Amino acid sequence: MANKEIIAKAYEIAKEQYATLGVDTDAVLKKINEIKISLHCWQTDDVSGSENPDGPLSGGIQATGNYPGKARNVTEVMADLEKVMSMLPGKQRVNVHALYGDFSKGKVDRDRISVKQFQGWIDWCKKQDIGMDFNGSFFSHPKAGSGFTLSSKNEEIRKFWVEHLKRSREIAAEVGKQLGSPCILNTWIPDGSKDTPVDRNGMRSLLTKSLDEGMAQKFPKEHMKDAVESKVFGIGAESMTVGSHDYYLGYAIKNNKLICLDNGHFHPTEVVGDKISSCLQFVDEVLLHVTRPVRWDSDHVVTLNEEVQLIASEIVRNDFINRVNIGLDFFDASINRIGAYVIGTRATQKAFMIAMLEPTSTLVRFEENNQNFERLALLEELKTKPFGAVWDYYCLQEGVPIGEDYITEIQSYENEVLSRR
Ligand SMILES: C[C@H](O)[C@H](O)[C@@H](O)C(=O)CO
Ligand SMILES: [Mn+2]
Repeated sequence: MANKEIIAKAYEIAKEQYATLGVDTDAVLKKINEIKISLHCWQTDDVSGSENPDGPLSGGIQATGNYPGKARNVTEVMADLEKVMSMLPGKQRVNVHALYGDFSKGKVDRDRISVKQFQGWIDWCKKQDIGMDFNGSFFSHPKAGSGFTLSSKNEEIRKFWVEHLKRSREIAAEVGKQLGSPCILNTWIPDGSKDTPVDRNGMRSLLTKSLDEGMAQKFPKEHMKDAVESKVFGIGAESMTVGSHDYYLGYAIKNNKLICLDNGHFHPTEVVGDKISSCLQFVDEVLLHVTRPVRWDSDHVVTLNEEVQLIASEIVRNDFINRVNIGLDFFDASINRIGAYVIGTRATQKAFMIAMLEPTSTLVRFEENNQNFERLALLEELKTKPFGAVWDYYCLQEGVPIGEDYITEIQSYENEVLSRR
């Protein structure tokens, strides 16, 4: 167990070291609580959901592994998320997919869902005192079996998914209204083509038609905001994605929507950190899906790597915290799922804290004076400043496990709860 006295002493030394760079660590400890991360409910159960938990996961995404203890119903999903949140400093939000409704009083199809199936989530969020985000689920359904949903040339199928979008937006608006915090409704569809298609334009025109129809109803932005999520390819849709980045960025700008940037959804050398300031020139807000793509959109658990660091640094440097909504999107079924959340969320939080501990104005001054050696040197030196002492002290203040102490806590939860499932 971490020694609290040592943690406090280490913080005082770190505070002095950062002060020599002009960084106020006490102020960082306050500001870091402005970062609210939306916890995606689907890491609890490998995107199985409660609608058809034993059905296959489709839509070109995959959760690999079969680690025991996955959540088997919404009650277990919520219990696991409560456990996760008890090990995270600060306050989070929860991000729910339409697959995760309460269907215990009777199954309704996706074109018939309403707030009734999600009132349990809203009440749970009230109890946790957190906001909630929402997603229509355009996959793992027989009507998505052809690989096309909102861009389908089959009118019956297209209409079905337009209705799902409408209903998802209505649910999101009610969530935001009841919780007093805008609910971000993200729309991602798997539509794409395994082999080279001919009528790309036809598919994209249909997608525009469907989005326009599905999003025709206006809701107050205090209740809900629409985001649209692009993707470069999916499994079985390698040659073309209807909702590409160019497509959705254009749609978002034209229709005043949020663009969702999932850092697993681009060519491997593209970085989302570089896209944020570009997109925010033209859209009011961005939604992030922070993940760790390993060679493809593999949705590995987020770690504190350069990619995530650039995302956090860009947001903090430019004071974009109120314009960037941060969500996570990974699903690793090969390790303890609670541990996956805690590692991934804390890694994201750490990236934001490191960004806040940066003497940005000094670096910008170097840059503007063409002192590029000095800029590089300071960036390198910052990497070994005692960030860990500030992070540990933050965890101490917040009453959550310090450093690796969460390992034993998660092991106990595994022994007492997960292993009995
Ligand atoms: C569950 C999916 O990961 C999610 O809805 C979507 O955001 C995605 O990233 C698909 O690759
Ligand atoms: Mn995503």
